[in-house]
Amino acid sequence: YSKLKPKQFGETLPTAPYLFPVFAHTATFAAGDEKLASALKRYAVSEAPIRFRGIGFNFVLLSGKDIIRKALSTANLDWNKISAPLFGGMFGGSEAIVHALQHDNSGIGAKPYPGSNVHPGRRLLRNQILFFSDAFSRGSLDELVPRFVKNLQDWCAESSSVVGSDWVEKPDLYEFVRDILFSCSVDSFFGKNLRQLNPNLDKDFWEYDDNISFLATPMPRWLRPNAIKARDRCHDSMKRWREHAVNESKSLSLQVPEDASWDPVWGLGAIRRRNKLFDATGGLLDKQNRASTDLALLWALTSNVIPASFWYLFEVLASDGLLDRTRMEIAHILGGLNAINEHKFSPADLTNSDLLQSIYAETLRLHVIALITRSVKKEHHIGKWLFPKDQAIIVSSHVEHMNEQWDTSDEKHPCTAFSPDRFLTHEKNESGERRTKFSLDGRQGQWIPFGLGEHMCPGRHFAKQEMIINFAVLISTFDFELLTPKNWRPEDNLSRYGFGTQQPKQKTPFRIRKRAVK
Ligand code: HEM
Repeated sequence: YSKLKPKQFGETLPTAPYLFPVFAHTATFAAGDEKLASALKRYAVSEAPIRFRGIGFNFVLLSGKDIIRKALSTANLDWNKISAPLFGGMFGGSEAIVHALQHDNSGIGAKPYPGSNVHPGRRLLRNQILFFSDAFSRGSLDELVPRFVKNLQDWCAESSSVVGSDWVEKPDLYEFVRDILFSCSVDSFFGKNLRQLNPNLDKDFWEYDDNISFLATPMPRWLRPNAIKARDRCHDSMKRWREHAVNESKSLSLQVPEDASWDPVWGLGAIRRRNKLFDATGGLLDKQNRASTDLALLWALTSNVIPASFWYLFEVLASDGLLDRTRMEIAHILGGLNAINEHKFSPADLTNSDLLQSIYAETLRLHVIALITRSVKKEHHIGKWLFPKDQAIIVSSHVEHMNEQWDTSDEKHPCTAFSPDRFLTHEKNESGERRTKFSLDGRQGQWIPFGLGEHMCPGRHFAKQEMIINFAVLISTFDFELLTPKNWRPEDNLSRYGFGTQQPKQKTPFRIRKRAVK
């Protein structure tokens, strides 16, 4: 944090220092990565706003858990329309859909804001909320999670031809986790057709994802023609899948009930029901924009949780004694590690484990770098500062997760280090026994890997289950050993600063073998 204190500020919103008027912070924001990361950290003031401005932008950075909690959990902020062009760049949406997003002034509630003039079928932000509350409803999760577990177990069973009881060396743990999880999560969400119809989708998708921060900028496209080509190939895959699903649905002899949680051709029933929302947009969701929306969904489903699942496994393998601790915890909860291989366990038992949840929270604290953006709905005060209507606001999870408030008093666990017990609290129960408990109490506004408030990540519950189940299944089925120097860790690749979970910058060689059944 900057050494400045909020009381040193007047009531006008202060601006971070810069050298050249007009350009101000333009170069810092254009650079993205390390330069932006260090500028935001350097100038952020605990419990106060600070302004960054430049050519085409004017943001106020909020920092400190109380001010963030108060600001983001009220209904005074809206989704930031400045993000609308991202839909064109990142997902290939047409000008028309970007325009519709920019002009959607109706909010996300059942009733449009008074005075809003949006076509009722084109309330795109509201539609997104409706779709995700269907896709992640209790009934839908009861379909999705067991399918995910089964896909993962099938993958492990089929891997016997490549991973046996002898050690096999592999070049990169990230790629290993990425390939398993892409197939298992995509199949459990979209059904198996998407990957079967597009055998190169995995490869195309990760090439596209490697270019995502370039695609999000307005830089001339000829600078990176391969980025557009990879995005186009992903688009074509989504089109092929959708066309196939539409045709199959028509010819399906057995009618799938309207409220079914699973549909044999569309995957989750919610995905089929989403078509009704598309059909009501008066032609805005044409073939091109349906493919963009499907690609955005695929990206949201995979791009954050997969690197997060890699970091989860890596952090455990790299921490002395932690792998044994987690295996003992899983064996204790399930009555033996074999319960996982024998398919006799309830995912909820694992995701309620205090230790496994603490590792999950700490992994996200260390590796998620999201820029959460909002705009001010109507003029109001946050603390002593008056925020004008339409003022853009940002909150950086990196600034909030990497500051001295996280350092432990014994200095053993600075904010930059992985500490698996950071989210465990110790309390005594009625009979005086010490009990260790996972807790996020008091962390609202401070632990924000999924954002906060009206636009908080709707995939967070599934993401948590996916990370913990993936870890538990892999370490129960295989032995892993890192082939890296002691205390070595890959760096976060900050070229994706602001996009969510960071990918590792270097490869992590490792060896693997099937665990002997005990
Ligand atoms: C570890 C995994 C994940 C992380 C770290 C993550 C992080 C985030 C963050 C920081 C936001 C912005 C929230 C805000 O503005 O307050 C967000 C939004 C969103 N996430 Fe996630 N996410 C993850 C997994 C998922 C999954 C599995 C899905 C499922 C498809 C998903 C779908 C979305 C959607 C649709 C939004 C936009 C919400 C809105 O604007 O209303 N995310 N996520």
